[in-house]
Amino acid sequence: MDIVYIRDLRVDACIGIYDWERKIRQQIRIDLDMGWDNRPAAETDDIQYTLNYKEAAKLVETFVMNSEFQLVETLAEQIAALLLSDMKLPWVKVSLGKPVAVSGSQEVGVIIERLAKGSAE
Ligand SMILES: Nc1nc2c(c(=O)[nH]1)N=C([C@H](O)[C@@H](O)CO)CN2
Repeated sequence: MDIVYIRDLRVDACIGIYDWERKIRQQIRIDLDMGWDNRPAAETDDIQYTLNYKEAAKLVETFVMNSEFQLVETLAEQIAALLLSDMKLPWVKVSLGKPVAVSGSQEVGVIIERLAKGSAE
């Protein structure tokens, strides 16, 4: 399977378990690896056969901006489900980090991989 990727997408959101986190917006950093067959696009040189990374980035940005989850696990899961359904992906890997959550660290977060229902393991 080929991959279309987006690196270092930064979006501000309300996320966290602590009271102070519920009152602010903090930066979320997202890397996306999205499974796709790139051959039809390469053979035709036509955008309609691509997984359009600009559309995928906008979809995720809008969703994250308007989200209010407590856990990074929940937000990552919801992003994966959104991309699998709306962009019709067979597979997605979502890496989601909070750069300023833990002092002394560069970033903390989660990495998940999800398959669309019916896609082979
Ligand atoms: N596995 C997780 N651990 C923690 C989370 C989380 O979402 N998943 N969240 C927090 C706090 O919100 C933290 O980011 C504030 O510094 C702590 N641990």
